[in-house]
Amino acid sequence: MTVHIHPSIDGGVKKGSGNFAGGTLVCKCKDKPVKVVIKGDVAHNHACGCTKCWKPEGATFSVVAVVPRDNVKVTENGDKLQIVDASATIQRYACKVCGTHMYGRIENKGHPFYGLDFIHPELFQEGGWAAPGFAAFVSSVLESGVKPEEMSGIRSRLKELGLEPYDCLNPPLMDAIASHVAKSKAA
Ligand SMILES: N[C@@H](CCC(=O)N[C@@H](CSCO)C(=O)NCC(=O)O)C(=O)O
Ligand SMILES: [Zn+2]
Ligand SMILES: [Zn+2]
Repeated sequence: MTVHIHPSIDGGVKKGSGNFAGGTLVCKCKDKPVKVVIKGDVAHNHACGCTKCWKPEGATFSVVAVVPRDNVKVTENGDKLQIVDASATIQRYACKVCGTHMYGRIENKGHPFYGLDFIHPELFQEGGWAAPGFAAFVSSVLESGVKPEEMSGIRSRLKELGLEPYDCLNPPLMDAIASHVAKSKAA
């Protein structure tokens, strides 16, 4: 059985150019699309299996990365944006018409990732952004209806694509979270 992860990586993970200077994220609307301009390249790009990150039609995983929040500017049709879930840690701004998530923002200043916005690089109208490097929240795809017996095929395919599967974030990000917690406790 063919395992579909995400349309942008099912044919292989495309390397970044190494010098992506930024670009414009565009939603799926034919009429008056929402446009968000991003300065600079993305970081910590990964496939995410969680239920909260936006996935294009038919995808099991999202592809999501971070950029500094100051590098994110809504430039067109921002009136079409609404927050998907105001109680979530990451407040995701989605187009009311096509449902595409344009960026996710953390407002809690005490959060380890405060200052970083979450975006979906496949929405760039330009190519060359840093490629996904791992897969996070892999077991969470079960919460979206994937059957337990499909998990070994999914993990094998992720490994084949060079995306090491983790059931939370990867070790560098988990270490960053734990270090932040340790510093907050010490303060
Ligand atoms: N099993 C849950 C996990 C959801 C979750 O914790 N997602 C992470 C990663 S999103 C990008 O990597 C997270 O930080 N979520 C905070 C938020 O979404 O607000 C599920 O699948 O729902
Ligand atoms: Zn739209
Ligand atoms: Zn996620």
